[in-house]
Amino acid sequence: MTYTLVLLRHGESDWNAKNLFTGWVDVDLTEKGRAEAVRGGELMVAEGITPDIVHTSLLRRAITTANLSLDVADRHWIPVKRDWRLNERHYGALQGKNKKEILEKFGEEQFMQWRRSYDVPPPPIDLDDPYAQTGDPRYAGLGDAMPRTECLKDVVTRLVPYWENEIQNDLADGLTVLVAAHGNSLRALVKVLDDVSDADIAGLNIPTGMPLVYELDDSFRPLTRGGRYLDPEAARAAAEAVANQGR
Ligand SMILES: O=C(O)[C@@H](CO)OP(=O)(O)O
Repeated sequence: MTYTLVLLRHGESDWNAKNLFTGWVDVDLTEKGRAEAVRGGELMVAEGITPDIVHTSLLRRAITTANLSLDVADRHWIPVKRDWRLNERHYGALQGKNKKEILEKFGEEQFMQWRRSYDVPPPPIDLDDPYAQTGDPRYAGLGDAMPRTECLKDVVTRLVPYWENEIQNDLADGLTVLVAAHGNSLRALVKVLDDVSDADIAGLNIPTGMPLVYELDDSFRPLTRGGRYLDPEAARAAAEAVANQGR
């Protein structure tokens, strides 16, 4: 049995366009981001990929991307599951800060450590920071699990139970699963899928709005490491642009 898993990072957001650290701040898509989501759906149609169920984070940019791509694919009616475990990495006190300004203020090494190191989180956000999620009803049930900052390792830790219990269960039922999520939650999932080392994951960037298809074996291991972007040329260029943010 071969399972099909499609990963889709949301289209460009308002804060991607403004070059701001975003994390759990619930910003919308830009017009370009909406067009990317539609294009993602068109690419799935062109490849004959028909998702049976969609998993999203609790953030608008992923939810809207899923809706737009599924709408164009005539799959707007499929069941949906949403979970905070698919949210973007919580960016701590960096949420709302400009990437270029943080790079200039703290230097390349610190900037890259915060952005791409596996196990060093940014400083925690103050609970009364305007970009904290304090009191946000969608996280009311989280209790002590509510993060104030996260490194990628923390994202892997919170994502793995969801991958193993929810997504794998749907795959095992023979469903084609679409996961609409975020740059760093998808980096965490790719790290687990491809068994990428802690060091090498720093160099992996996920472009916005580009479907990445994994065919998986019975043990949920990829048949092809790294999966397959439906538009590989565009994905390469867009991933490069993500890597260079802040410069
Ligand atoms: O700001 C963020 O939340 C993420 C994704 O946009 O940024 P980065 O790629 O720098 O981790």
